[in-house]
Amino acid sequence: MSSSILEDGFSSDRLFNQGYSYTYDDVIFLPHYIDFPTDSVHLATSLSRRVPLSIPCVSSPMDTVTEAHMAISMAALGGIGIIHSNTTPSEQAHMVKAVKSRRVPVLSNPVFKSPSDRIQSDDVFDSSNPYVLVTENGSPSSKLLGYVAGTDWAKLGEKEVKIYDYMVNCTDFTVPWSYDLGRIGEHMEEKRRDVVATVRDDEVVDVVAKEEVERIKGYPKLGVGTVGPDGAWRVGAAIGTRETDKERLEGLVKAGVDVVVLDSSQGNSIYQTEMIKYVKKTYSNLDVVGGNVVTVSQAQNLIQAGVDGLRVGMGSGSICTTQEVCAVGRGQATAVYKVASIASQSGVPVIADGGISNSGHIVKALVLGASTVMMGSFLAGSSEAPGAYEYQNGRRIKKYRGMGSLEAMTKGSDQRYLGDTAKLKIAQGVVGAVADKGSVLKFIPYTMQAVKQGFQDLGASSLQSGHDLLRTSVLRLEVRTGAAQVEGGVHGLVSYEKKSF
Ligand SMILES: NC(=O)C1=CN([C@@H]2O[C@H](COP(=O)(O)OP(=O)(O)OC[C@H]3O[C@@H](n4cnc5c(N)ncnc54)[C@H](O)[C@@H]3O)[C@@H](O)[C@H]2O)C=CC1
Ligand SMILES: O=c1[nH]c(=O)c2[nH+]cn([C@@H]3O[C@H](COP(=O)(O)O)[C@@H](O)[C@H]3O)c2[nH]1
Ligand SMILES: [K+]
Repeated sequence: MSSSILEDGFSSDRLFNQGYSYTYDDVIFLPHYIDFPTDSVHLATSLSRRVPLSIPCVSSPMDTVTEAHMAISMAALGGIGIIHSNTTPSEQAHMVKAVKSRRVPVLSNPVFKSPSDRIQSDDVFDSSNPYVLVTENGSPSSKLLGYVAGTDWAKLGEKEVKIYDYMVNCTDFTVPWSYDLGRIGEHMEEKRRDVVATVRDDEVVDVVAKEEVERIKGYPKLGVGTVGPDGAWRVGAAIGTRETDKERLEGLVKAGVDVVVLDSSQGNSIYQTEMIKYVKKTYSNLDVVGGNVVTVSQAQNLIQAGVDGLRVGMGSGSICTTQEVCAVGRGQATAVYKVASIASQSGVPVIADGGISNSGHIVKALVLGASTVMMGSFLAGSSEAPGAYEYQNGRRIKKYRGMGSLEAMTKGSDQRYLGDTAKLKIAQGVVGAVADKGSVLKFIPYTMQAVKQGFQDLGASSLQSGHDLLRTSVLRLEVRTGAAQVEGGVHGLVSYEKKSF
């Protein structure tokens, strides 16, 4: 038999050098040999040179994806969140501090009143804030005297009376901020309380209700999470490459940020290489991620400038219109493969940014050389993403928008577009909505389990072993025709229900 008959699939090198721009859906891996159970697959990785993670998940620096609650939850899961910069420097630094000052994946915005105040409308209570805390003078730092439950307030006949007359008087409902959920639950049991206030340096951090503790306990068990040398959750933040971003950066560093991401669609610019050098010179212990890039030569320039990580993707995001508007970009599978091939030679981890809509895309990104995936739309429908749920044609949805959409630009990032030279605004993104997906604390662990099954089918027990299989050409790939892609999905049924877990 001739050797070409026995040859199965292509090596990555051959597949990605044919002059086509392939995306995740275009390519498929051929299965290899399994000699270990799924649970033996380890997904520990790094975001950047000095930021280790236990799962390869990163939330996008977008104002409908990552603020403090998302970043806390991603860190609790073993990933990391990158706080967006479409806000004032002080508000962004405040969000970094909020992540650093929590231990459990909850974030409330407690309302404080004094005993002589009155609550006349139910505006102060909402689903994320069902309790009002009562302190001696109504400020967060004065002595805690008790609380008012929204449900109790609703039952009051006379709303004009002072809080003093109906509050729950108690001081045994505080716990140190460092308690984990297990200990918080035990405290509630012991004191027979439905609510506790977590306290740090005599100030209330959060109000935690029993239902919330029960809800989170019902999700897959959390590991140790992404904790930095300061003993707090690790968190990243996005900045731009303008002079004013140096001031923004200073505030973020003071707030304790662990890594900064230079947020640009085309990172190979003089603005970015100068910013990389500035960050490395001014804050030698801070990791800096450069990007976005999609080619070997773009990556080489940023590696030479000193980046600790590279963010890959141009126009591949679900809300992106860059390829349509500017005619530049690259299919995401090709981009990740090419950039990771060069970055691995310098030990620079790669973030595959954009275009992730299922666990298979994550397997593809990681096996093609990425160390992590950055996700926007995949996370935007979660309860941890900013914004409230709305209803659209009877479906529960959350708003999700591109940072280059007109709407996002006029909120804050217009400085970069309307800055010194460009007078006309051109959108490179859209405003849309995504379906409610529940909590990331639930669907990310299930997604990681699916990713592990993909790795097992390939005979890869870790990210490193996946990369080794790729680079030694043991991993075989093929391009899927249009019909093969249809066949690979659900087809030919009159109806079906898709439930993944
Ligand atoms: N990954 C992707 O495919 C894309 C992402 N986006 C997102 O949209 C947002 C905006 O991205 P960009 O427009 O690429 O932001 P950007 O800040 O890199 O660029 C905006 C404009 O400002 C210019 N500029 C930057 N620094 C400068 C300086 N120091 N002096 C003078 N001019 C300077 C740039 O050359 C560009 O014309 C980001 O959040 C980005 O992630 C937008 C488009 C595509
Ligand atoms: O062309 C673009 N116009 C935009 O307005 C925009 N906003 C975000 N991004 C990028 O998309 C990534 C998220 O993509 P996904 O929703 O597919 O995860 C993000 O992580 C970004 O890289 C944009 N790209
Ligand atoms: K796109």
